Amino acid sequence: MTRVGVVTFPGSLDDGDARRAVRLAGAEPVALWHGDHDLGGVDAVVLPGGFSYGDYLRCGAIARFAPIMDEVVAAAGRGMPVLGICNGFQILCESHLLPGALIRNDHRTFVCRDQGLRIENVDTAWTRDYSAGQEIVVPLKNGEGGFVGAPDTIARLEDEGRVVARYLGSNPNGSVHDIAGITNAAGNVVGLMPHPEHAVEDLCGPGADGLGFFTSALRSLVA
Ligand SMILES: NC(=O)CC[C@H](N)C(=O)O
Repeated sequence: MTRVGVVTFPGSLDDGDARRAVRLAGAEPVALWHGDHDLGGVDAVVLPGGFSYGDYLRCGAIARFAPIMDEVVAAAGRGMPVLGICNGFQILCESHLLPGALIRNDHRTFVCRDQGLRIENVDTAWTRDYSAGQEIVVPLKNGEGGFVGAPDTIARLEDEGRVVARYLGSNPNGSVHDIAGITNAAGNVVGLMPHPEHAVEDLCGPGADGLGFFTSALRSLVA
């Protein structure tokens, strides 16, 4: 069975839901700890949401130096699928696995709401099970969710089709070009500000629109 590691940092909040999403997608969730020096032989890694190290300095700025991140960076370089959700996205940017940065929401308050997204790139390890242009709704909850980058960085992301998802409706945090998620050039590393792991069952929340991220990874590993 495919094994997907979910890293817990001090202050992680959504690691339990991420493991649950992995299980509902049909894989075996493996709990990994920030101080681990190996990935335990997993096939893919999720960096979950939360408040790693209390969001001190900047969100993700300290987690980036956790021992396990050396292993995550090395595995991502070998093509392992890595998904960073919200605080995980912040950690991926701080680790330079993804370009740009997440800064304080433009309205300066924490936002928590169900959020419409358009999936723009279905050629990544985490979005294969969606169709291009598909609109989904998943929860969004962050204080530092504004995606920014140097003009040439943003232009390169757009030119190379590396924007994975965009916000629909009013922009919730000031992200440039309504960017909600991006991928690296190889398509194995994806960062997403909204939370698909909270939308994996029809009985809860806005529905099961988020499950596709987790089933996509399984298909990528089998393909
Ligand atoms: N839900 C989250 O992962 C929040 C991330 C981070 N703590 C922020 O407020 O932006």
